[in-house]
Amino acid sequence: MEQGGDAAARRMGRIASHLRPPPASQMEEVSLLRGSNCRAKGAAPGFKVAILGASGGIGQPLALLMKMNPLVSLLHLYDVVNTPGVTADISHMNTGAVVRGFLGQPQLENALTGMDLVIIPAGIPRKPGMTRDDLFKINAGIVRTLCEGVAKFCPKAIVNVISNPVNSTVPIAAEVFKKAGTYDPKRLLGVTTLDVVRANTFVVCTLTEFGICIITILTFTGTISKIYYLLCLQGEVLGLDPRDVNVPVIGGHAGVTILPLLSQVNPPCSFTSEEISYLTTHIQNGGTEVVEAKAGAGSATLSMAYAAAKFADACLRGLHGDAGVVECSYVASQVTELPFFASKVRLGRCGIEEILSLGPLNEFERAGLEKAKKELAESIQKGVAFINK
Ligand SMILES: NC(=O)C1=CN([C@@H]2O[C@H](COP(=O)(O)OP(=O)(O)OC[C@H]3O[C@@H](n4cnc5c(N)ncnc54)[C@H](O)[C@@H]3O)[C@@H](O)[C@H]2O)C=CC1
Ligand SMILES: O=C([O-])CC(=O)C(=O)O
Repeated sequence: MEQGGDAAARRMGRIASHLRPPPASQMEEVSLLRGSNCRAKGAAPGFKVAILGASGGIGQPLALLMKMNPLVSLLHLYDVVNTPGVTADISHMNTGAVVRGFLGQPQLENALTGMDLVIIPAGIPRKPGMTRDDLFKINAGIVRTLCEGVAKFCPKAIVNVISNPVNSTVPIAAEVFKKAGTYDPKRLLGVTTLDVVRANTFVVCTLTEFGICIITILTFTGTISKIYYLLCLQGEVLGLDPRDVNVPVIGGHAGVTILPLLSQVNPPCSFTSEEISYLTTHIQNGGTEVVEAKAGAGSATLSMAYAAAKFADACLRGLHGDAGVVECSYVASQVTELPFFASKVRLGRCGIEEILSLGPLNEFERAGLEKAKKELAESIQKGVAFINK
């Protein structure tokens, strides 16, 4: 009769065999891919992703969402606190990705080695009354240290920078990589997806409010065409799913640098000038609204984890070779005279494959762009100077 312990050990052996490295022939393919700048066509999905700052308010739900992503085969969770607990917790999820935890600077090398995508939400969040730039003093140093690690241990990885102030931390990362001789602008992306996520949500809310308002008016006036309008509103306005709406948001990720292009909403929508002004302010202040509502307990974490997971998924789909993957991101850019700017980018096997043009802007958006560029120029310069001082 088999001992219980032996049976358990055999079962564990069977499970462990699934976790063993691939055979030598496959290993060779993997290392060849890693040595090249781009993913080979037809390469099997199964990317290696590291989250730096994985124990934080964004890091934890982001780890959960990345563990659920079928494109991820290995998930490394790195932080200076609490990663053993977060890793144990996440690792019990019965999804494909294998999870490993890494704690503190001495383990940064192992956390980063071999990674395809590194997501950085490490750093302090705002409290009420602070601007994102007030975080610079602490977060600039954190981003520098982590990017020095990336340059050393996974120089070919795609890097998603979440830590604020993004308008400065992305230029900081670029300068670190330049100093290390590993800079590839196609692989460094500031995460501005939350601005797009908010814009899509707020636009649908505004259209729905507009729809309810029309219904109310029609109900009172009792016109014969009421039923027709109701049908239109039900189908075309009230039925809009925010996931089917796309508002390009350009510029950067702070205050007036967040510039939604409401003239380019897809599917096309028209707004009154009051709605445009209200929506623009609402989108620009979305982060501050959350900071105030949390009253000292941090900034957006759950919606940010959703946005970061959405953006990371787009980067992985690009690496995988999917066609037509387009997201807004804050990147090294020539669409304006500034060295960094957020706009639509097409993602592919090498990271950013194309930076799309801004398209036609109306007068309101052109004025917004001028304000955004003024503030962005200062934030970029501050980041560059931090590394070169
Ligand atoms: N790009 C965007 O749209 C958004 C950016 N953010 C920013 O993301 C950052 C993180 O926010 P939360 O997760 O809410 O903060 P949090 O304080 O909850 O978590 C930050 C985590 O970073 C870790 N950390 C600190 N120094 C580290 C280091 N040297 N190496 C590794 N980990 C380190 C901390 O231990 C903590 O677990 C903030 O700077 C915040 O402003 C927040 C929301 C949206
Ligand atoms: O507002 C903050 O400090 C966090 C953030 O970037 C956002 O929620 O957009």
